[in-house]
Amino acid sequence: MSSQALLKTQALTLKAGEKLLLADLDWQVLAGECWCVIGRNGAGKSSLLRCLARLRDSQGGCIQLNGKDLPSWGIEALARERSFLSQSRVDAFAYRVIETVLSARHPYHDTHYWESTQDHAIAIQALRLLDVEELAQRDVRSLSGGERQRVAIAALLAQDARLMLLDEPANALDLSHQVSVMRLLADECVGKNKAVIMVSHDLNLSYGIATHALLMMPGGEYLSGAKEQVMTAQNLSLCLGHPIESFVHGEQTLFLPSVK
Ligand SMILES: Nc1ncnc2c1ncn2[C@@H]1O[C@H](COP(=O)(O)OP(=O)(O)OP(=O)(O)O)[C@@H](O)[C@H]1O
Repeated sequence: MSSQALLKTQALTLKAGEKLLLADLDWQVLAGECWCVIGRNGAGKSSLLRCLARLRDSQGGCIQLNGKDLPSWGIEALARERSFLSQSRVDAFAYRVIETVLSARHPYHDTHYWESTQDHAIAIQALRLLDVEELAQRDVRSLSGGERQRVAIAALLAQDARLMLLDEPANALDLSHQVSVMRLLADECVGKNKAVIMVSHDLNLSYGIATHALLMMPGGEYLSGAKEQVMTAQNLSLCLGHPIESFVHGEQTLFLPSVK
């Protein structure tokens, strides 16, 4: 496994208008790591992910992807190096599912337009991994919310980037698929020397799947590190502004918010 940082930020600062979201983030993500980003509504989790994907400007500091400054990446090379799953999507046209996933292969096409047999094999394999292969010929607009989400994640896998940025990947998924999809993403990191950074509101799922956590604290502060060090009941209570208790059940660490 390579120990060079796939992603590195130095003094990264993010604001939304006058609101400070993140101050001076010094952070490294290595291949093989699966990070979850945790914070209350409006903390800036999506803003951070979009900034790392180069879809939004920062208000200070710098970001390096695989040792190279993010602004200096060419658009196609960037698309081969990092992928991004947004929180929502709009399907304006009647594309088939397979076409939607194949479109994620375009960064590999250079001068030619049509997808190769290998692209098709990669797309079908991604659909199979996400348990939606039988939907390949369906109009994306006819899918349920959870099916559409899994097709979007299949497209992200087909893009085959080393750094995968996902904004709430478990959104709209049933319980079984929440676990299987998150487990699949974590396995991608280890098995293929990639890294995942995902926003999640589910503390139990995050703790069970991730290796590391970034907590976006009030006032632009943050905590980052191995999940065991960072995801304590005390830190999470401060981060989320609500009392949370943790307990161990069998081999699982669980978090329970107070409902009093
Ligand atoms: N264009 C904008 N102008 C002003 N404020 C904005 C703009 N875009 C986002 N914001 C604000 O920036 C803050 C961070 O938004 P962001 O979507 O990053 O939060 P989040 O942590 O992902 O929240 P959630 O958990 O609700 O998805 C929010 O307070 C939001 O209202």
